[in-house]
Amino acid sequence: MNFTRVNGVVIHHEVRGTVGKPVLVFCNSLGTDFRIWDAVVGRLEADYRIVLYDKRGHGLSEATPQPYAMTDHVDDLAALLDHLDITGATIVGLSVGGMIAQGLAARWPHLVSRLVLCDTGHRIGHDDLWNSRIEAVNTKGIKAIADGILERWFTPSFRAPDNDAFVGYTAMLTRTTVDGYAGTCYALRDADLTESTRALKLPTLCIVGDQDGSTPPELVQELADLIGGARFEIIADAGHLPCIEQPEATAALIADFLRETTPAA
Ligand SMILES: O=C(O)CC1=CCC(=O)O1
Repeated sequence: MNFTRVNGVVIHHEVRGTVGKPVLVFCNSLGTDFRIWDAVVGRLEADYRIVLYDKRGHGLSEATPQPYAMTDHVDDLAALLDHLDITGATIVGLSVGGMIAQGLAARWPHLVSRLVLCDTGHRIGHDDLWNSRIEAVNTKGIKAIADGILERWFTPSFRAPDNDAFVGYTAMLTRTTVDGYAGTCYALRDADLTESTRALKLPTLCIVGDQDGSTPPELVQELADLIGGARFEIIADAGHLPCIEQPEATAALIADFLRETTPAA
């Protein structure tokens, strides 16, 4: 467990995997922490160096007061990678984590060699959606809006009350700090990455669960179409978090993409 102050905020992070191998950096979504990647990372750590971190206001990272901007999240990650002396990494980002990945590649291109964009978009939602979520979280708490979020996150069979993992990920969501959650909703409300993402020129894989209720396949296809040469893949029987519902398929798509885009030695 590591805690480091970077860009003015204490960030919880962990480095695992195999020393000397190419670096994969994992970036989590709204209302989650880096444990959502556990089952995917377990399948990749023999061949890669792995960096996991909790974005500000999430997991064990510090919750600075809301609101946040997308550039706050982007610059936190840039400062963490500087601290770890990492450049040219593959960034694997889910949802807002995928927007942070796109922003990092645009703003700090020397830090990023490839992108894996999971269940994300160049713009997610719209002003009214985020404004009403900010208002609800600040006045009633995350528990009050959790059911609707969980319906978009997970397929009906995963949401069975006797599924222990469903109970656990519900706790992860509802224990997110209000500042971290609402602060990141502001960042999502205000971020439209269409033009900066259209200018990206690096190997990119876009992945989405077939039943994603937050960033549906059409949105992720649109994102892939913006980035020249990007690959687009749909994962069956998954909602917004295929890394949890279908870790084997998710890891296999990432591993294939990394093999295909690694230059011959
Ligand atoms: O909460 C949701 O609906 C899903 C989501 C949107 C952005 C993000 O990171 O998660």
